[in-house]
Amino acid sequence: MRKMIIAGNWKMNKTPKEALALIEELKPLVKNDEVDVVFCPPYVSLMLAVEAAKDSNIEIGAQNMYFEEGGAFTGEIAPNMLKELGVKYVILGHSERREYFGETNEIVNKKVLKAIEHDLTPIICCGETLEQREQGITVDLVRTQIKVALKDVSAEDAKDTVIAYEPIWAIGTGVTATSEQAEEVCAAIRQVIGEIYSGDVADAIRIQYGGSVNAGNAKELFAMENIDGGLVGGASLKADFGKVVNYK
Ligand SMILES: O=C[C@H](O)COP(=O)(O)O
Repeated sequence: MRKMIIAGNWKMNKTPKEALALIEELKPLVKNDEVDVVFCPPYVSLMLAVEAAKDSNIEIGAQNMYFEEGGAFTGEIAPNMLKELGVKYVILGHSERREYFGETNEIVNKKVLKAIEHDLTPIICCGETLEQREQGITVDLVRTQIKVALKDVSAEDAKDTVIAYEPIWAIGTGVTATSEQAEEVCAAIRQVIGEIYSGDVADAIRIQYGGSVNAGNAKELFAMENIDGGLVGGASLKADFGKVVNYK
């Protein structure tokens, strides 16, 4: 039985003071032993967030990291920096990173390997544009994104990674994929994991859905067989996130 995992991606929102206030507000609302709860604030709030979440069920994740150990990479953050802070998860290959910062599948793969090396759990994002969906290439595209992202990742390590399926047309638009659309692609992702590794790995890996998840649609989406939680943007910035985590 896979444990549900629901993560809030705060994106470029909240100053450190605001982040602290939001964590304090949400702490009592996101209690749920059946769910791994992850908050991913901006880098500058990570240290405060780890401290503030200490006496709670909340784990902290970063929204990105670089694939080098250190050196002349102005503006980047290395995995050991995150690790030392007590960060447990890192979102990699989010569609906004791919679109605005030129991240390719190959770059995502390098980051995934580096995160695993440093014992950070990657949340690997994949998903199609509306145009790609209309062209009927969603499953092919997502299969490629996953195959490349997991290249050279061992079966043991793959079991602990998290995949987030996020159709780009559903991100921040208020248009959610139907539970059937989301389930179809999440099932295809589980199938490709099975082809790369084995049924065991496919059964173990957790696959989230992301894209306009909110308190009103979480229950239906999370009830689907191959959806093991969500990667939540807008709704993770308000009290509603408590309802998403306690979706039942
Ligand atoms: O990482 C989160 C996703 O991009 C979803 O964002 P959203 O819930 O605001 O649509």
